[in-house]
Amino acid sequence: MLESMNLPSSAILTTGLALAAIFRAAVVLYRLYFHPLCCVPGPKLAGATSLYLRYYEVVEGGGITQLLPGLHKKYNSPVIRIAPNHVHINDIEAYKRAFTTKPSFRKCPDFYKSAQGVDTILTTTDPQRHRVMRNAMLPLFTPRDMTRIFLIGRDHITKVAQVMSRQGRDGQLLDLLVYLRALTANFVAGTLLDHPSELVSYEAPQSGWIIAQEFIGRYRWIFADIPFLVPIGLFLLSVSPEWITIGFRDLFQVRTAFPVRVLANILQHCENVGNRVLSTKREREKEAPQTVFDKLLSDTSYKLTSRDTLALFQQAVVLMIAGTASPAITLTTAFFYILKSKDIETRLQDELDNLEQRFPGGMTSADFDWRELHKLPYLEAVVKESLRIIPAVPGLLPRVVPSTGLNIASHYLPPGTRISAAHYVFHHNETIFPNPGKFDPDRWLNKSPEDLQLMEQYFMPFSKGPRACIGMKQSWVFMYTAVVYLLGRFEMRLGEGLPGVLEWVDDGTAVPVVRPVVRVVERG
Ligand code: HEM
Repeated sequence: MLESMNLPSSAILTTGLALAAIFRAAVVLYRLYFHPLCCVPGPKLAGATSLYLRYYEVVEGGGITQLLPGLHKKYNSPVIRIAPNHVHINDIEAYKRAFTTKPSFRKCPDFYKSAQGVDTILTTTDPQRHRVMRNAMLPLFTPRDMTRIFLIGRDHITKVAQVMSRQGRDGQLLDLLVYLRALTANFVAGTLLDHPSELVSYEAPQSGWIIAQEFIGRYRWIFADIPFLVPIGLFLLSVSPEWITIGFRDLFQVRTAFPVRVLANILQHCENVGNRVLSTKREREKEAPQTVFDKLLSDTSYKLTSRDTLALFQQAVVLMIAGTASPAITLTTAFFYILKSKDIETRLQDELDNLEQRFPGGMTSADFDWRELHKLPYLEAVVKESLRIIPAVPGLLPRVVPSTGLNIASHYLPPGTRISAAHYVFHHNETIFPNPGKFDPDRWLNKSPEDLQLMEQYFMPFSKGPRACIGMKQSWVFMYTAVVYLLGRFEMRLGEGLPGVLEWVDDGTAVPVVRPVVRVVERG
């Protein structure tokens, strides 16, 4: 009796498995030989399954980004297939069409679904909704606001330098990126959220906020593939007893530090600012509002009230994430290569000495005007080269081909195709930037206007078009301020044994493989 029942069930199981295998095989065959993208060159495995991309993210760590130039070369094509329905382009005209020509292509919802339910300026895929949010926030980023932004940045840079000076006494090695992340987090919290003090303590800069960001970056594929884990994970992180997370160092640290202290801190801050804005609305209507919250709350088309704390909270967190990692990695890159080359360091120092002579007391004098920072060509070349060689956001930011389709290099990409254009690939184009792996600020200097214009077309660290970085202008001022102040104050030396180039992985933002450590000595 039992045997006769077992037989059919195992037979059902076998048949089920066989059918599933036949179905998968049929899907793979379709993708390889009948799919509209089947003629686009690229690795066969990439055309067959999206596990190809996941493999690089999960097993190799850091994604496919740095392999892309080699793949374009290997397949000798400006368009290659990197997943069944996803192509990568290495063609400036196609880039312009997808990213800058209006209407630009929409952000790919599947990709940004790792932030499911988080409706913010960075993550929304709806152009109308995006325009409303961006217009509401834009007034905070105008050149008129730059003096305030410069002063907040300078104040924080002075503070972090104070702590670095103390903690680096007696030749202690300092992990530069850790301090720079704390600095940029506090800078963004200060400029956009009107956060009065240190959200991340300079005394203990490797805080929960920073660890949480690293965690989200490193494991972002989990959130993208299994989005329902996000709310479950956040819930567990906030309520679970510690034994659940014992053994999971990342989770444990995130749990203890991230939600409890930093999130609560931001949440509380959102509520306070929201209440303040409402209670003093009348008087404040006369003045220019100063925070992202003020901007969103006072914008009638955004339709938000201070009770929508969650929406405010989400915008705040996304701004913090977007604004923290990128300037920090760019500054780390800049310091690494400045300190690696005596020639670069000396030339930069000469330019800064000259500035000091023109403005006794230098950048910290009360009447120093931030516009002076934009008149230092070598400094500009160094920061630009840092953004070029390691674009802070280096990899895939897929868009979706609209109903018009797109023709590129005799291939037709039908509506719905995912299309990516990694900044790293354009920044390492050997024709535009010869010897692209070399850190060479001179490539930006003494160029004809035509050459420079061409280079600028391929230079896109902040992305381009309507979804380009909203914090670009303030980032330039902030990064200049940081380089000028820290190099003016300290004699800096890299720790021994660091490699000649700064290797990195793509965790959404670039993250150095080996952390540059420095010794700092106050200049006499
Ligand atoms: C070196 C500094 C920075 C770099 C290289 C950088 C790079 C980028 C890139 C490539 C994007 C496009 C992302 C996408 O297409 O999904 C972006 C968007 C964005 N960034 Fe930045 N960023 C920097 C600094 C900042 C700062 C300081 C802030 C905030 C204060 C900020 C806020 C944003 C926001 C809100 C967006 C979304 C804009 C939109 O969709 O309208 N970024 N950034």
